Amino acid sequence: MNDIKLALLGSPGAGKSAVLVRFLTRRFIGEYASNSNSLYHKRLSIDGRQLNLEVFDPCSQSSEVQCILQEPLLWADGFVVVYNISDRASFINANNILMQIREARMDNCKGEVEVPVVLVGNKQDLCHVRQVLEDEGLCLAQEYHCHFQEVSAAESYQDIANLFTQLIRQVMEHLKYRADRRRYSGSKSMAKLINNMFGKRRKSV
Ligand SMILES: Nc1nc2c(ncn2[C@@H]2O[C@H](COP(=O)(O)OP(=O)(O)OP(=O)(O)O)[C@@H](O)[C@H]2O)c(=O)[nH]1
Repeated sequence: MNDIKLALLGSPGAGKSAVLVRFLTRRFIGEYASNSNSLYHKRLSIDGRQLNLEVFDPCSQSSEVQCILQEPLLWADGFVVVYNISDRASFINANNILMQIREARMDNCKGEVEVPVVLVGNKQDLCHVRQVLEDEGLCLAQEYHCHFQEVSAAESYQDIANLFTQLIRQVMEHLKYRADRRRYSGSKSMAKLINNMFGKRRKSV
């Protein structure tokens, strides 16, 4: 069984908990206690594979969020970055978070493919007071090579289910790629070691 860890990041009130709870329960719950971090567990099956999903939904005020942002790749296999389309400041913050994820990845995993991220423009039902165009979300996602989707946690389940499923598929591919890479560099160093030990000796016989 695969273990997949995701983290939701975004400004306070962007709708992180709403998006996650919609995915996990299919329901929209208007208000959440938002003074503590939450770690959700769910077993699910995607493409016939059983998965243990863990999703960290940080309380935006908590200092733990800073820890996760400092070492994101040590904690999560993938990220959901949420902003509110009717709040430009949350979009600017999403940009900063994407930048921090990218920088942390460069420090920790040189040469690896980018960690899977999905950028989510939430509260699409508030498009009459929209402050961020859909195209701006799309451009930002292109800049950071991540998927992008506008959703309304208040109104729709399906878009949110699709984006999580797509992200989890990407994470599974990414984990497989990392494992293959580790195996490959392990066997390369073993070949080098054998060559160093026996290759030279054979030459001198
Ligand atoms: N209209 C509308 N309101 C939403 C939507 N999603 C969330 N909300 C509301 O936005 C507010 C904040 O939602 P939360 O899910 O608590 O936001 P959060 O990002 O988890 O906030 P923190 O816990 O403070 O980090 C709540 O009042 C929700 O009911 C949406 O799609 N549409």
